[in-house]
Amino acid sequence: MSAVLAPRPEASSGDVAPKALLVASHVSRHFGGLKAVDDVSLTLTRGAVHAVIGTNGAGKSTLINVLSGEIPVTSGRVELMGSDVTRMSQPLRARRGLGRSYQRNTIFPAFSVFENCRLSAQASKPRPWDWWSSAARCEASCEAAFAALDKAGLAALAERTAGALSHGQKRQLEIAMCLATAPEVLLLDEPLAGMGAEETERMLALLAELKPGHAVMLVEHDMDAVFRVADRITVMVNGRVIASDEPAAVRANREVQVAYLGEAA
Ligand SMILES: Nc1ncnc2c1ncn2[C@@H]1O[C@H](COP(=O)(O)OP(=O)(O)OP(=O)(O)O)[C@@H](O)[C@H]1O
Repeated sequence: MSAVLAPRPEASSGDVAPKALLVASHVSRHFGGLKAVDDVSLTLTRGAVHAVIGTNGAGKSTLINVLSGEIPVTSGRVELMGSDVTRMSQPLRARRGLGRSYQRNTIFPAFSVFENCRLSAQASKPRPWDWWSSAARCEASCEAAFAALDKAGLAALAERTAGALSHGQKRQLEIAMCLATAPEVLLLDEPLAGMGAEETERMLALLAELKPGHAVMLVEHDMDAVFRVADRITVMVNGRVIASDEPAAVRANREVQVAYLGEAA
Protein backbone atom coordinates (compact mmCIF):
# COMPACT_ATOMS: atom_id res chain seq x y z
CA MET A 1 0.00 0.00 0.00
CA SER A 2 1.21 3.49 -0.76
CA ALA A 3 2.62 5.33 2.23
CA VAL A 4 1.63 8.58 0.57
CA LEU A 5 -1.05 10.57 2.26
CA ALA A 6 -3.62 11.91 -0.13
CA PRO A 7 -3.90 15.71 -0.11
CA ARG A 8 -6.45 16.87 2.36
CA PRO A 9 -7.63 20.31 3.24
CA GLU A 10 -6.20 21.74 6.43
CA ALA A 11 -8.61 22.08 9.33
CA SER A 12 -11.11 24.89 9.03
CA SER A 13 -11.15 27.58 11.71
CA GLY A 14 -14.65 28.92 12.05
CA ASP A 15 -16.24 29.78 8.75
CA VAL A 16 -13.01 31.04 7.14
CA ALA A 17 -11.34 27.95 5.73
CA PRO A 18 -7.65 28.32 4.86
CA LYS A 19 -7.24 28.40 1.12
CA ALA A 20 -5.31 25.68 -0.63
CA LEU A 21 -3.00 27.60 -2.97
CA LEU A 22 -0.94 24.71 -4.26
CA VAL A 23 -2.03 21.09 -4.49
CA ALA A 24 0.35 18.36 -5.64
CA SER A 25 -1.36 15.06 -6.40
CA HIS A 26 0.61 11.83 -6.79
CA VAL A 27 3.61 13.66 -8.21
CA SER A 28 6.59 11.59 -9.36
CA ARG A 29 9.89 12.47 -10.97
CA HIS A 30 12.21 9.76 -12.19
CA PHE A 31 15.81 10.12 -13.41
CA GLY A 32 16.29 6.96 -15.46
CA GLY A 33 15.64 4.17 -12.99
CA LEU A 34 15.90 6.45 -9.95
CA LYS A 35 12.58 7.52 -8.40
CA ALA A 36 13.78 10.83 -6.94
CA VAL A 37 10.19 11.82 -6.14
CA ASP A 38 7.79 8.93 -5.89
CA ASP A 39 4.03 9.47 -5.69
CA VAL A 40 4.06 12.53 -3.44
CA SER A 41 0.91 14.43 -2.57
CA LEU A 42 0.71 17.56 -0.47
CA THR A 43 -1.32 20.72 -0.06
CA LEU A 44 0.05 24.20 0.71
CA THR A 45 -2.41 26.62 2.30
CA ARG A 46 -2.21 30.34 2.92
CA GLY A 47 -1.17 31.13 6.46
CA ALA A 48 0.73 27.89 7.01
CA VAL A 49 4.35 26.80 6.87
CA HIS A 50 4.59 23.28 5.49
CA ALA A 51 8.07 21.87 6.11
CA VAL A 52 9.48 19.04 4.02
CA ILE A 53 12.29 17.16 5.73
CA GLY A 54 14.33 14.09 4.91
CA THR A 55 17.82 12.72 4.64
CA ASN A 56 20.25 13.85 1.94
CA GLY A 57 19.01 12.66 -1.44
CA ALA A 58 15.46 12.05 -0.18
CA GLY A 59 14.08 14.10 -3.08
CA LYS A 60 13.21 17.41 -1.40
CA SER A 61 14.92 19.72 -3.91
CA THR A 62 13.59 17.65 -6.80
CA LEU A 63 10.11 18.09 -5.34
CA ILE A 64 10.61 21.87 -5.23
CA ASN A 65 11.89 21.75 -8.81
CA VAL A 66 8.81 19.95 -10.10
CA LEU A 67 6.41 22.12 -8.11
CA SER A 68 8.06 25.31 -9.39
CA GLY A 69 8.10 23.99 -12.95
CA GLU A 70 11.86 23.98 -13.29
CA ILE A 71 11.74 20.35 -14.37
CA PRO A 72 8.69 18.42 -15.60
CA VAL A 73 6.97 15.74 -13.57
CA THR A 74 7.15 12.15 -14.75
CA SER A 75 3.56 11.74 -13.60
CA GLY A 76 1.06 13.40 -11.31
CA ARG A 77 -0.66 16.77 -11.23
CA VAL A 78 0.18 20.20 -9.82
CA GLU A 79 -2.57 22.76 -9.21
CA LEU A 80 -1.87 26.41 -8.47
CA MET A 81 -4.79 28.53 -7.19
CA GLY A 82 -7.17 25.94 -8.57
CA SER A 83 -5.65 25.78 -12.08
CA ASP A 84 -3.79 22.82 -13.50
CA VAL A 85 -0.21 24.02 -14.07
CA THR A 86 1.39 20.59 -14.48
CA ARG A 87 2.63 21.34 -17.99
CA MET A 88 3.24 25.04 -17.41
CA SER A 89 6.76 26.49 -17.56
CA GLN A 90 8.49 27.94 -14.52
CA PRO A 91 8.25 31.59 -15.70
CA LEU A 92 4.52 31.24 -16.26
CA ARG A 93 4.01 29.66 -12.84
CA ALA A 94 6.06 32.50 -11.35
CA ARG A 95 3.75 35.03 -13.00
CA ARG A 96 0.80 33.21 -11.46
CA GLY A 97 2.21 33.66 -7.97
CA LEU A 98 4.66 30.82 -7.40
CA GLY A 99 8.00 31.99 -5.98
CA ARG A 100 11.00 29.93 -5.02
CA SER A 101 14.41 30.38 -3.48
CA TYR A 102 17.44 28.22 -4.19
CA GLN A 103 20.01 26.34 -2.13
CA ARG A 104 22.74 28.01 -4.13
CA ASN A 105 23.17 31.77 -4.27
CA THR A 106 21.51 33.19 -7.38
CA ILE A 107 22.36 36.84 -6.78
CA PHE A 108 24.45 39.02 -9.09
CA PRO A 109 27.35 39.89 -6.75
CA ALA A 110 28.51 42.97 -8.67
CA PHE A 111 25.04 44.58 -8.63
CA SER A 112 23.54 46.46 -5.72
CA VAL A 113 21.07 44.80 -3.39
CA PHE A 114 18.34 46.97 -4.88
CA GLU A 115 19.29 46.16 -8.49
CA ASN A 116 19.16 42.45 -7.74
CA CYS A 117 15.64 42.87 -6.44
CA ARG A 118 14.54 45.12 -9.24
CA LEU A 119 15.82 42.70 -11.89
CA SER A 120 13.95 39.91 -10.18
CA ALA A 121 10.75 41.98 -10.14
CA GLN A 122 11.30 42.88 -13.80
CA ALA A 123 11.94 39.29 -14.82
CA SER A 124 8.57 38.25 -13.44
CA LYS A 125 6.72 40.67 -15.73
CA PRO A 126 5.07 39.42 -18.94
CA ARG A 127 7.63 41.20 -21.16
CA PRO A 128 10.80 41.43 -19.10
CA TRP A 129 13.04 42.26 -22.04
CA ASP A 130 11.55 45.67 -22.82
CA TRP A 131 12.21 47.24 -19.43
CA TRP A 132 13.81 50.27 -21.05
CA SER A 133 10.74 51.09 -23.11
CA SER A 134 8.38 52.09 -20.35
CA ALA A 135 9.06 54.28 -17.37
CA ALA A 136 5.88 53.05 -15.72
CA ARG A 137 6.99 49.46 -16.09
CA CYS A 138 10.32 50.28 -14.52
CA GLU A 139 8.62 52.28 -11.78
CA ALA A 140 6.44 49.33 -10.88
CA SER A 141 9.50 47.08 -10.65
CA CYS A 142 11.31 49.67 -8.51
CA GLU A 143 8.36 49.86 -6.15
CA ALA A 144 8.12 46.08 -5.93
CA ALA A 145 11.86 45.91 -5.25
CA PHE A 146 11.71 48.49 -2.45
CA ALA A 147 8.69 46.82 -0.89
CA ALA A 148 10.40 43.43 -1.00
CA LEU A 149 13.61 44.76 0.54
CA ASP A 150 11.62 46.44 3.26
CA LYS A 151 9.72 43.26 4.04
CA ALA A 152 12.94 41.23 4.10
CA GLY A 153 14.60 43.73 6.45
CA LEU A 154 17.19 44.82 3.89
CA ALA A 155 16.00 48.34 3.06
CA ALA A 156 18.96 49.93 4.83
CA LEU A 157 21.35 47.90 2.66
CA ALA A 158 19.67 48.68 -0.68
CA GLU A 159 22.69 50.48 -2.12
CA ARG A 160 25.26 47.97 -0.93
CA THR A 161 27.00 45.73 -3.48
CA ALA A 162 25.31 42.34 -3.13
CA GLY A 163 28.62 40.47 -3.13
CA ALA A 164 29.68 42.36 0.01
CA LEU A 165 26.76 41.05 2.09
CA SER A 166 27.24 38.46 4.81
CA HIS A 167 26.08 34.92 4.08
CA GLY A 168 22.89 35.44 6.09
CA GLN A 169 22.14 38.72 4.35
CA LYS A 170 22.61 37.03 0.97
CA ARG A 171 20.01 34.45 1.95
CA GLN A 172 17.72 37.29 3.03
CA LEU A 173 18.30 38.91 -0.34
CA GLU A 174 17.32 35.64 -2.04
CA ILE A 175 14.02 35.79 -0.19
CA ALA A 176 13.63 39.49 -1.05
CA MET A 177 14.23 38.68 -4.75
CA CYS A 178 11.56 36.04 -4.49
CA LEU A 179 9.16 38.49 -2.77
CA ALA A 180 9.79 41.07 -5.49
CA THR A 181 7.91 38.80 -7.89
CA ALA A 182 4.80 39.15 -5.67
CA PRO A 183 4.35 35.45 -4.99
CA GLU A 184 1.52 33.93 -3.02
CA VAL A 185 3.23 30.56 -2.69
CA LEU A 186 6.84 30.45 -1.46
CA LEU A 187 8.99 27.37 -1.99
CA LEU A 188 12.09 27.86 0.14
CA ASP A 189 15.04 25.51 -0.32
CA GLU A 190 17.18 25.46 2.82
CA PRO A 191 17.01 29.19 3.62
CA LEU A 192 18.87 28.59 6.90
CA ALA A 193 21.83 26.68 5.44
CA GLY A 194 25.14 28.00 6.74
CA MET A 195 23.55 30.60 9.00
CA GLY A 196 24.68 31.55 12.49
CA ALA A 197 22.30 31.73 15.44
CA GLU A 198 21.50 35.42 15.04
CA GLU A 199 20.93 35.15 11.28
CA THR A 200 18.72 32.11 11.84
CA GLU A 201 16.57 34.06 14.30
CA ARG A 202 16.22 36.90 11.81
CA MET A 203 15.17 34.50 9.05
CA LEU A 204 12.67 32.75 11.32
CA ALA A 205 11.17 36.11 12.26
CA LEU A 206 10.87 36.92 8.55
CA LEU A 207 9.15 33.59 7.90
CA ALA A 208 6.68 34.29 10.72
CA GLU A 209 5.97 37.69 9.19
CA LEU A 210 5.42 36.23 5.71
CA LYS A 211 3.25 33.36 6.89
CA PRO A 212 -0.15 35.08 7.17
CA GLY A 213 -0.13 36.27 3.55
CA HIS A 214 1.52 33.28 1.92
CA ALA A 215 1.52 29.53 1.61
CA VAL A 216 5.07 28.52 2.52
CA MET A 217 6.86 25.26 1.77
CA LEU A 218 10.10 25.03 3.71
CA VAL A 219 12.77 22.47 2.89
CA GLU A 220 15.19 22.57 5.78
CA HIS A 221 17.71 20.44 7.66
CA ASP A 222 17.69 22.53 10.87
CA MET A 223 15.24 20.47 12.90
CA ASP A 224 14.99 22.93 15.80
CA ALA A 225 13.91 25.61 13.36
CA VAL A 226 11.53 23.29 11.52
CA PHE A 227 9.74 22.25 14.69
CA ARG A 228 9.50 25.89 15.78
CA VAL A 229 7.93 27.31 12.62
CA ALA A 230 6.15 24.47 10.84
CA ASP A 231 2.41 23.98 11.03
CA ARG A 232 2.73 20.73 9.17
CA ILE A 233 5.67 18.48 8.36
CA THR A 234 6.07 16.02 5.51
CA VAL A 235 8.88 13.50 5.87
CA MET A 236 10.49 12.03 2.75
CA VAL A 237 12.70 8.98 2.49
CA ASN A 238 14.00 7.74 -0.87
CA GLY A 239 11.54 9.90 -2.79
CA ARG A 240 8.50 8.75 -0.84
CA VAL A 241 6.45 10.35 1.90
CA ILE A 242 6.55 8.29 5.09
CA ALA A 243 4.59 10.79 7.21
CA SER A 244 2.72 14.06 6.80
CA ASP A 245 1.17 15.52 9.91
CA GLU A 246 1.32 18.17 12.60
CA PRO A 247 4.78 18.54 14.20
CA ALA A 248 3.90 16.75 17.46
CA ALA A 249 2.53 13.74 15.59
CA VAL A 250 5.56 13.63 13.29
CA ARG A 251 7.91 13.76 16.27
CA ALA A 252 6.05 10.87 17.87
CA ASN A 253 5.95 8.80 14.67
CA ARG A 254 8.04 5.66 15.17
CA GLU A 255 8.90 5.24 11.48
CA VAL A 256 10.10 8.85 11.30
CA GLN A 257 12.19 8.44 14.44
CA VAL A 258 13.92 5.39 13.03
CA ALA A 259 14.35 6.73 9.49
CA TYR A 260 15.29 10.30 10.19
CA LEU A 261 15.08 11.93 13.58
CA GLY A 262 17.03 9.25 15.44
CA GLU A 263 15.96 7.22 18.43
CA ALA A 264 16.54 10.13 20.81
CA ALA A 265 13.97 12.37 19.10
N1 LIG B 1 19.19 16.07 -12.58
C1 LIG B 1 19.35 14.90 -11.96
N2 LIG B 1 19.75 13.82 -12.64
C2 LIG B 1 19.90 12.63 -12.02
N3 LIG B 1 19.67 12.42 -10.71
C3 LIG B 1 19.29 13.47 -9.98
C4 LIG B 1 19.10 14.77 -10.56
N4 LIG B 1 18.70 15.63 -9.59
C5 LIG B 1 18.64 14.91 -8.45
N5 LIG B 1 19.00 13.61 -8.68
C6 LIG B 1 19.03 12.54 -7.72
O1 LIG B 1 17.74 12.48 -7.13
C7 LIG B 1 17.83 12.14 -5.75
C8 LIG B 1 17.14 13.21 -4.94
O2 LIG B 1 17.96 14.38 -4.98
P1 LIG B 1 17.50 15.74 -4.29
O3 LIG B 1 18.56 16.74 -4.56
O4 LIG B 1 16.12 16.05 -4.69
O5 LIG B 1 17.52 15.33 -2.75
P2 LIG B 1 17.42 16.26 -1.47
O6 LIG B 1 16.47 15.59 -0.53
O7 LIG B 1 17.10 17.65 -1.86
O8 LIG B 1 18.90 16.18 -0.89
P3 LIG B 1 19.74 17.27 -0.04
O9 LIG B 1 19.09 17.34 1.30
O10 LIG B 1 21.11 16.68 0.01
O11 LIG B 1 19.68 18.58 -0.79
C9 LIG B 1 19.32 11.98 -5.45
O12 LIG B 1 19.65 10.62 -5.53
C10 LIG B 1 19.99 12.78 -6.55
O13 LIG B 1 21.27 12.29 -6.83
